[in-house]
Amino acid sequence: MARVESDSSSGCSNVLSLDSIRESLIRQEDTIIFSLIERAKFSLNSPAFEESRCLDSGNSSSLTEFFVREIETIQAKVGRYENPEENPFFLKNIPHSVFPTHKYPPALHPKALSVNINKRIWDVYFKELLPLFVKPGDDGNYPSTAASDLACLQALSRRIHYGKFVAEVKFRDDPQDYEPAIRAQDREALMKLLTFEKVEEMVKKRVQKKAETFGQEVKCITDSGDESKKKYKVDPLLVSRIYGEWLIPLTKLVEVEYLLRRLD
Ligand SMILES: C=C(O[C@@H]1C=C(C(=O)O)C=C[C@H]1O)C(=O)O
Repeated sequence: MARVESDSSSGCSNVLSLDSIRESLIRQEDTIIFSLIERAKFSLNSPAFEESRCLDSGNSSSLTEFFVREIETIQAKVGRYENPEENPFFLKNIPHSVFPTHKYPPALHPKALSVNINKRIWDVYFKELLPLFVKPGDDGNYPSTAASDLACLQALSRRIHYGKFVAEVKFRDDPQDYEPAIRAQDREALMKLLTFEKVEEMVKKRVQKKAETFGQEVKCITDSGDESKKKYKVDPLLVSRIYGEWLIPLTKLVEVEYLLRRLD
């Protein structure tokens, strides 16, 4: 997490800077790309997330949904959701941790920190993203597939909800610019204020390069072969597109949703 410093006078804390938050987003790119590479080992395996085959008659979840619900409950019991970076997909009433928890310094505005767009992320991931980067088909390996899906979903959700921290820092850096748009609840003006196109272009280029590096076939003998024939575990251009068309827009959506509540 980006380092947070306490400011005892306001009872809140100062998230250090946009730079430290961007650094965290850069590190999260590695996690996201590796999780996509891991998921690409398996076929689409759509019955795991589309069909309810639960043998417990009172439960109509898909295998993947059941798995995520159960794991989230266990993770809550060891304090995962005490961390303001983590947002559950299903838990409405988060079970208390059964262990002493770390006290994270309050970095976000209390009335805005509950922004959670995981339902949207779930739909986007299974309906739009997954079919783009995994091979079609069904190899029956649903438990491993569900575990890989959870790793992707949590990495994507963390990145997208990091928009709350980004928005908080941007607001604190320029309250005089943001306050009128927040009072007017003007989404468009907020979107304009928080957008940095140059940064977005850099992010897209960097993740393409990372996907080339992390997903290349590594050989012991270097062939002087044709670059255009290089094979990657996940298409680097697709990773860049996933960022440009989904991850960045959803992060900005979280930023806007957070800011709309920032003066409540
Ligand atoms: C996250 C930020 O806010 C916006 C979203 C970006 C992203 O999701 O990568 C990049 C630039 C901004 O348009 C940021 O400024 O770093």
